[in-house]
Amino acid sequence: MLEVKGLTKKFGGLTALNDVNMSVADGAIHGLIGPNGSGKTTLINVISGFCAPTSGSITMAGREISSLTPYAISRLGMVRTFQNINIFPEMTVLQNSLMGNFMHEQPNLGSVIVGSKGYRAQVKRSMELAEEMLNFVGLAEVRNKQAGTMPYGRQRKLEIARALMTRPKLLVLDEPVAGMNEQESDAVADLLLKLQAKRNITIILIEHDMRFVMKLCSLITVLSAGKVIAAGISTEIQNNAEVISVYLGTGRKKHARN
Ligand SMILES: Nc1ncnc2c1ncn2[C@@H]1O[C@H](COP(=O)(O)OP(=O)(O)OP(=O)(O)O)[C@@H](O)[C@H]1O
Repeated sequence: MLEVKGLTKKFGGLTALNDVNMSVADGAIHGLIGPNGSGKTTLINVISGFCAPTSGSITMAGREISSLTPYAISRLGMVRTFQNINIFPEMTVLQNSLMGNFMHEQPNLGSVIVGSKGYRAQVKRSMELAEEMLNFVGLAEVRNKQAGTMPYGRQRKLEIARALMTRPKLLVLDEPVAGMNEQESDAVADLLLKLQAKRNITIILIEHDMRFVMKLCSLITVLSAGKVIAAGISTEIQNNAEVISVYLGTGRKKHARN
């Protein structure tokens, strides 16, 4: 699904990503872990087009995407969420999920003003899709609730429902269970497993909660100071001496400077 090769990102004198390689298989849940400041968010910012790489290549389903805008990348089927929950708190659950579709399809202004047949058909399709996605994530019964009044776990599920409105092939999640209790995080984990099984969506996730990562991810890439220090299945990662050393803080290196 996604191949990252020789990816480097410099911010002035700081090398945030240093010759990173990562291969994400079709249908996988791929974990991206590493200590604070190791480059995880920068990597997904570059992958999703929010930040241009200094050098290297990124291909999605065989197509080079490293110079595309986030919008163009989302049209190809990649959608991402951010560390902070990013919903419209005053709007209802249903209105929030519809936003996913309107942002993606961008209806023609003229047809909206005159309420053309094509536009009405598009609205009907969007409503049906929103109902389907809210059902899928388990929020259909609270469709008319004000989104900002719901607990964290449900708000995150709503973000995922909104992301699903664009029918993505690849979902990139930045700390999807940050700030959640165990019960909420288990509910999100179950939802991601269901997404993988029933919708065949590939998922890349950054997460500090190791229990969550080990439970979900078939493969894990570990970053430290902008470099990949390990990649493998959960048992390999848990037993990798360099990973253990980095997490215990003894092997922490300074970022390379050019
Ligand atoms: N826009 C930017 N300008 C300058 N430096 C940046 C920028 N974005 C990130 N960095 C630096 O790049 C390095 C990697 O940061 P990044 O946020 O990618 O790490 P992270 O692994 O996601 O950390 P965390 O787990 O704390 O979110 C850090 O030293 C950070 O200060």
